[in-house]
Amino acid sequence: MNEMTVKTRFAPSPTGALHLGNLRTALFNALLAYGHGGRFVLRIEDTDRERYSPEATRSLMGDLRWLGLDWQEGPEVGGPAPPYHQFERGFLYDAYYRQLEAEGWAYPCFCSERELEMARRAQRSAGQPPRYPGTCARLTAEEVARKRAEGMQPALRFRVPSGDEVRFEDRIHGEQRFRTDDIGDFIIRRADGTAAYLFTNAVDDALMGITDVLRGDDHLTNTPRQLLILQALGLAAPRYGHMGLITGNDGAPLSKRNGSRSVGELARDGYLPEAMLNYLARVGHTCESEALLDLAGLAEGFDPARISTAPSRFDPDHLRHWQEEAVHGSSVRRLRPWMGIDALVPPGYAEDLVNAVRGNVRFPAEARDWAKRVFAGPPELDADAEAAIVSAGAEFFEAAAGAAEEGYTRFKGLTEAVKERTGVKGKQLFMPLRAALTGRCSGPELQPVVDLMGGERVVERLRRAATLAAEQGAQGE
Ligand SMILES: Nc1ncnc2c1ncn2[C@@H]1O[C@H](COP(=O)(O)OP(=O)(O)OP(=O)(O)O)[C@@H](O)[C@H]1O
Repeated sequence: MNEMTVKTRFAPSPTGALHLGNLRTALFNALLAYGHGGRFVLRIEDTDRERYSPEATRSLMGDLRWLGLDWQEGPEVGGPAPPYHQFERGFLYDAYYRQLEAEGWAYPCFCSERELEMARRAQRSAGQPPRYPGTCARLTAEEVARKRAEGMQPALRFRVPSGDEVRFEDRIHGEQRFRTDDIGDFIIRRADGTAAYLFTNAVDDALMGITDVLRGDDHLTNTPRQLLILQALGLAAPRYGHMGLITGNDGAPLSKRNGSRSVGELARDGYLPEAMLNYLARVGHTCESEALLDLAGLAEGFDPARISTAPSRFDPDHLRHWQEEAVHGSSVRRLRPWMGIDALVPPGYAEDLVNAVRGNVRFPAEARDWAKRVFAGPPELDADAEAAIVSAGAEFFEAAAGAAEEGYTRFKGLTEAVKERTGVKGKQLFMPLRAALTGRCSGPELQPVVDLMGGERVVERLRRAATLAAEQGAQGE
């Protein structure tokens, strides 16, 4: 038997920048397709013209490409079910609206927002859930014609069958059952003629041959409505899986509307694509491997059965851990432009600097700080560094500066000379030298950093430390 090709999709509304919540949805759908030799479709759900932004469309496609989440069907690449911008698909929907109306599955609704609000209020005060009361469900053809003749523009409502149940197997939550009596007749085309989300999203999945949909829990209650539409139209439904959302520290889901950091902002801070992907592949999903994986590896280790139903909190430390792994796993060739250090480093030294600091930096700004500490004038001393210098004392730094002035400026020669002249060794030797030379008490391995610095800088910094220790020592007496 020929197994059906897995076809998944990411269907964002381009109303703002991609955040880690919707990016994880894109990633999981892409991994499901890639892992099964299937196809990943991108469909831009841009029917909400008030919130639509062409810039958001461009930037989300740029983000997906930057992350390597290439789509095999969609905008700019084409495919068998164009167009891939939903706003351009209106001509396709008309036939399905006509079919639903002709078969009695949909009816025009002339209720005004005020009338609907009054009905909702009455239901609430009677302790009932607000639902469309069916006012227009039984209008006769004459009544409809009269209202139209009066110039009233109707919405189109789907007629939900009464006394029934919609069941489906959610691949994450298990069996789901919804009583149709709890679902009011819902709008599938607004009075202004625009297609409603529930309708376009379901119909497009069917027309594009989508076999599997992984999406956020925020859509779980949409699914029975969408299944009713597809059933009425005789269209195939995909398998659905609804995942717990990613929340921020306040417990609210990450969202375009609440200022969640965008993928673009994280990229501008220097987060590498594989850091984001490796982090997200493990948010609400158990990934057996703890290694940094490429997309093929992540796809191999991806299993929708291991997706959690519970919401997951965004954990910046966890993301930074994967950033560290990604930096460690990158080549010098790639890290050099990422760090942006060339203008801060004398010609010919850039690659050595990358190698010297890469083990200790997670972001370009940190790398540039080290480039300045090594190659610019004597670096500013932080409080710990100043304390370490003062505690080592003027005598120690007189010996160190003297040795450097005699030409012991390479790390090995310098430390041996200072050790011999002062009798100090181990941490007591290295910490004050590190503080004086780099302005900090922690950082990359000292030897390559000192050897890159060059003799003049070493002398200058040790002299400065000797003066400081003498001044502070004198004050302390
Ligand atoms: N915080 C989140 N965590 C996980 N998935 C999310 C989150 N927010 C949105 N999604 C999912 O991302 C997918 C694409 O959503 P879409 O681009 O339409 O954003 P949205 O639902 O409009 O979000 P927003 O509230 O940010 O506007 C959907 O499957 C949705 O369930």
